[in-house]
Amino acid sequence: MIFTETKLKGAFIIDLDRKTDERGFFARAFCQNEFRDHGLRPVIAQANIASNAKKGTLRGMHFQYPPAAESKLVRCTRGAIIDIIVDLRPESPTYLEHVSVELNADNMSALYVPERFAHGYQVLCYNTDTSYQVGEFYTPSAESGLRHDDPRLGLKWPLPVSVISSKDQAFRPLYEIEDEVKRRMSLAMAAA
Ligand SMILES: Cc1cn([C@H]2C[C@H](O)[C@@H](COP(=O)(O)OP(=O)(O)O[C@H]3O[C@@H](C)C(=O)[C@@H](O)[C@H]3O)O2)c(=O)[nH]c1=O
Repeated sequence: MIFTETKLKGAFIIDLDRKTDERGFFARAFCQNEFRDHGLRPVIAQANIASNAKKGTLRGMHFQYPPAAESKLVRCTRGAIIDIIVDLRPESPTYLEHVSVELNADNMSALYVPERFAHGYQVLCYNTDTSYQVGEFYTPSAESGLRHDDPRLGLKWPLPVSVISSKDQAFRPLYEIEDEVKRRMSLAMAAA
């Protein structure tokens, strides 16, 4: 696996190290040892699949608060997405900065999202599937989100939004929830 750290410390693009032969290729998609070697938590509590029928569909920007904060290893297995992550670690020099990456079924790249990040994506083609492993169990009481169109975040989505859930549309702007985000995402809360 080929690990490339993004400008957000601990967030990595992970590419396949393809061993090709006349049949095609073989590549590791996850390895506990390689994750540990790069300082990543090699824990998988859930493996999830999401299927999206329409181009322009947007899911995000989601996170769970500690102690249920999740790491995510996100891949696009059919079609293509723009995947965006936002650093919500209050002590981080890149707090509220984001990274945007195209993941598609041809590049088979994955994005490793550390804990205490918000995550979302927009679908670039019809019939696009994502597959992602999560380091913590789904905990509805700990889940929250940021608005995909929050002016404070300045996220650039490539397409008009065609489909978005009512839950995602109802997220409040950061200026209303930032005190809570900073308190509940603090290192002290993450370590507790
Ligand atoms: C995330 C999740 C949802 N669900 C249920 C709740 C609901 O009935 C249905 C759909 O849930 P959602 O609308 O939250 O699904 P979705 O909007 O696809 O949520 C996902 O979005 C991306 C961007 C992420 O980062 C993921 O971690 C996850 O939050 O599935 C589970 O049972 N387990 C899970 O782990």
